Amino acid sequence: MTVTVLLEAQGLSAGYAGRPVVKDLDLSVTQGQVVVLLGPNGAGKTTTLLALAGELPALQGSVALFGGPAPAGLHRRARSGVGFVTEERSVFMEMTVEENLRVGRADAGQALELFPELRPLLRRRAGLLSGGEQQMLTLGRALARTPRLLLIDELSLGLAPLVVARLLTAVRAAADDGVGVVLVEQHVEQAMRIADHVYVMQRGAVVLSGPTAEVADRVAEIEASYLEAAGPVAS
Ligand SMILES: Nc1ncnc2c1ncn2[C@@H]1O[C@H](COP(=O)(O)OP(=O)(O)OP(=O)(O)O)[C@@H](O)[C@H]1O
Repeated sequence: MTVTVLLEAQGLSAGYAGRPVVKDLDLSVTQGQVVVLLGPNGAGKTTTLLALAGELPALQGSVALFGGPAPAGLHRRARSGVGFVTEERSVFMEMTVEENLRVGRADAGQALELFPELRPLLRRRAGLLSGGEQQMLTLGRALARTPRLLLIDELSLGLAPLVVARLLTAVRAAADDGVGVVLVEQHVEQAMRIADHVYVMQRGAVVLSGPTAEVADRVAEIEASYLEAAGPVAS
């Protein structure tokens, strides 16, 4: 079986005002693969996604996309097939669900197929939806644009475990249909459940990576390393 590499970052450094925050990152995503980035606050996960999405330029190294050099800039990468779900809730709160689905190149029917829960809410203003419904709308809209690669930052921040599971199941299903996914996620165990490959970052560098089955036993260790990195808890 041929494996199609969608994204390949090599020796990638990226940061702010010319100062690298993420250093010497090697990361690849193949078709149908869910890659999860784990790590404590400030490890550089969001910065990595911004660099892969084209929002931040590579200070060093390279990003290849769909078999060629990645075009510069967020919009050109988006047009080439990269979807990006950012940390901020990105629905238009004043618009209805239906209007949100019509914005951009989303196929509303496809979004509703993915999340039938949204169908009875089509006329409701997005600002009146629950956090979980808003994220279903965000993810449904992103997937309905049929990206080849989807970058997702903290989709499940502040949501109940059942809702997180619902969202991540949809991410897994999209990958099973061929989308490549890079997912930043704080819910370690839930993320590991849908991940094919895991990267753990600390202080801007990858400290552990491998196929999920091989690193799964080290989840407790990974989580302990978060707590260590966060320092002693003040009493
Ligand atoms: N716009 C910015 N300008 C300067 N430094 C920044 C900027 N955004 C983030 N940083 C710094 O870059 C480092 C990595 O941040 P980043 O947001 O990538 O981490 P993260 O792993 O996504 O953390 P979190 O889980 O808290 O979102 C941090 O030290 C952060 O303070």
